[in-house]
Amino acid sequence: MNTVITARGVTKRYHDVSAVDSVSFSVRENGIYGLLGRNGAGKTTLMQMVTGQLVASGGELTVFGERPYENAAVLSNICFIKESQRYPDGFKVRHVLDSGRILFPRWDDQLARNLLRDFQLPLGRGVKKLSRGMRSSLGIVIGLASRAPLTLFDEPYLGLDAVARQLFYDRLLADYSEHPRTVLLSTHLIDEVSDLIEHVLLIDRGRILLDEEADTLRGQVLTVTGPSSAIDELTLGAHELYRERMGALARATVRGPLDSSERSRAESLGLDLTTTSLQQLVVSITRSDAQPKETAQ
Ligand SMILES: Nc1ncnc2c1ncn2[C@@H]1O[C@H](COP(=O)(O)OP(=O)(O)OP(=O)(O)O)[C@@H](O)[C@H]1O
Repeated sequence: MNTVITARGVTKRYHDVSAVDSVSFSVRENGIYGLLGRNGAGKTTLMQMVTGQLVASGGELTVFGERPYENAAVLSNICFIKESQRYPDGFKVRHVLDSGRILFPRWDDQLARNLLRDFQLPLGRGVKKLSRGMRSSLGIVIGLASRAPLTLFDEPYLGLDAVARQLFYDRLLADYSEHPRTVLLSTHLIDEVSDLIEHVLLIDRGRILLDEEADTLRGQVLTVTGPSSAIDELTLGAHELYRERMGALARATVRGPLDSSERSRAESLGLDLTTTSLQQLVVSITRSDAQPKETAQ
């Protein structure tokens, strides 16, 4: 399986801020990756380095096997959709499509036109006259119709209503299944994308905290709640991801599955076991008072 992005110890510093702090991960060809994390976690900075808009302060970053910065061959395979996209004055929706045709070698004009219809975007409307949500829809149309081998969506749906967001997920999945490519999607709407993404990269304060197949996380992460001492007795060992303490009580986030004897032991110790959603997992790992189990003692 080919690797599209390889990061080894990649860092981006702004004076005293490490926006991205020595991260190492890889992104394989043909997968939908969710880049999750709180505000200021480093998601946009990471995407800007991958797309050659920023140079790393340290480490080694390759995209399609080469460094992306000022590398036309690499950049021609990338489409980066971000909320802050600017267009020239007087640009209409049709001009944005014209640019897509020129910029992206695999551009599909028919798909773009179908998506414009789905999202109810008029070809002749000036981009500056589009509503906030309509501008987001336009970004989504470009991102999907580009069919770029590596497509990055950085929180692509500011102002988009629930119907339009669902349309985005549906169209992305449908087109991806016919034309597999690598998609990196940053979002705060974790519940909404939890069935869509195949792999989770969770970044917090510039560091990768979770780099896991979504299937491994879906339904297999459990929350164990009860007296701290009982959780200690359960000796979860390597299963335990995080623990929060609330006086004598604690809540441990646990990577399952637990076998039947572990489950019945948890019950006999008076512990409560519930399945953890991806969103709950992300919240519990990245809450500012959450501590990794190694330091939670
Ligand atoms: N040009 C810059 N100069 C100084 N600090 C910066 C700059 N760009 C980003 N940062 C800092 O780097 C950190 C990461 O920012 P980044 O925009 O990558 O976060 P993010 O995960 O995309 O956040 P959000 O979800 O809010 O968009 C933040 O602390 C931010 O203040």
